Amino acid sequence: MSDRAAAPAISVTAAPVRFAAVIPAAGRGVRLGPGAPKALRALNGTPMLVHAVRAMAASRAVCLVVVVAPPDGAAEVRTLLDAHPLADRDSTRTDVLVVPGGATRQESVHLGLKALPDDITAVLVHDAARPLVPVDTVDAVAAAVRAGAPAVVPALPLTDTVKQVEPRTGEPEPVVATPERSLLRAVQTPQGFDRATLVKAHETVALDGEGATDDAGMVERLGVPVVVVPGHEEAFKVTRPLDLVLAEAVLARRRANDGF
Ligand SMILES: Nc1ccn([C@@H]2O[C@H](COP(=O)(O)OP(=O)(O)OP(=O)(O)O)[C@@H](O)[C@H]2O)c(=O)n1
Ligand SMILES: C[C@](O)(CO)[C@H](O)COP(=O)(O)O
Repeated sequence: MSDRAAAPAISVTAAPVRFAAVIPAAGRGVRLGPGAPKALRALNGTPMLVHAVRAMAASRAVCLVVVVAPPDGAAEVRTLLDAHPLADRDSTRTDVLVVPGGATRQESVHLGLKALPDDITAVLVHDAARPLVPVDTVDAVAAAVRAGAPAVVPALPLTDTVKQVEPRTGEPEPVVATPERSLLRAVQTPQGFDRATLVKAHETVALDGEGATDDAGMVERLGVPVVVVPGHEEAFKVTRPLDLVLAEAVLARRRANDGF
């Protein structure tokens, strides 16, 4: 029997991934038509932004929500959110910060990222304009990031055939190509990222002065791989007036099905 003391057991545990959700909500909603900023418009009596914040806070992965308000509307948004508190089960886990946004979606997300505390290691960027995303979709994106993917997007196959055209105004547009539809996906949010990767992408693109329509597109430009997980038809973006009708119908169906 050895008289040497047993070596102490060394347990190596990876630091837990701490997610924040950044919700860009600073857009005007020009395509929706005249009225309040889109995120503040009501869906079944509750502002779209409140639905979006609740959708993110419903995920057990999320410990902080950063809402990016219209540039001159942060105080109004704070008041609105205080008047619509999270469910008790979510408010114990999740804080909600409000910061002012910028002139473009990209700038607004960048401002949201700058407000993150140091302990946040992963980010979900979610449009306020996608208020009805199911929690299972949020969790699927978070799980893929937690499993090691630096960038994850939820997406659906297309149902329409897509044509590439030479853009023209006021006359028929010549078709240039018909991309293979089975290779295309329509991308939704939340898009999930390792925090350092997303911050680098935003800093790089801001320096380039180049715009991008989604965050994953900026990460792609860094040469970092982006992966797709299944999206959900209820995660559609409220963009035009008909989308409001659809959103209210989805809420009515949820209420009828499970008392949501
Ligand atoms: N300067 C901007 C522009 C957009 N967004 C947000 O980005 C999301 C997706 O944008 P989109 O649906 O295009 O919203 P709007 O820009 O408001 O719409 P539109 O282009 O019709 O004005 C929305 O939640 C919107 O509030 C933002 O935070 N800051
Ligand atoms: C981020 C996005 O919702 C993914 O589909 C989309 O790109 C936003 O685009 P928009 O130009 O703000 O409509």
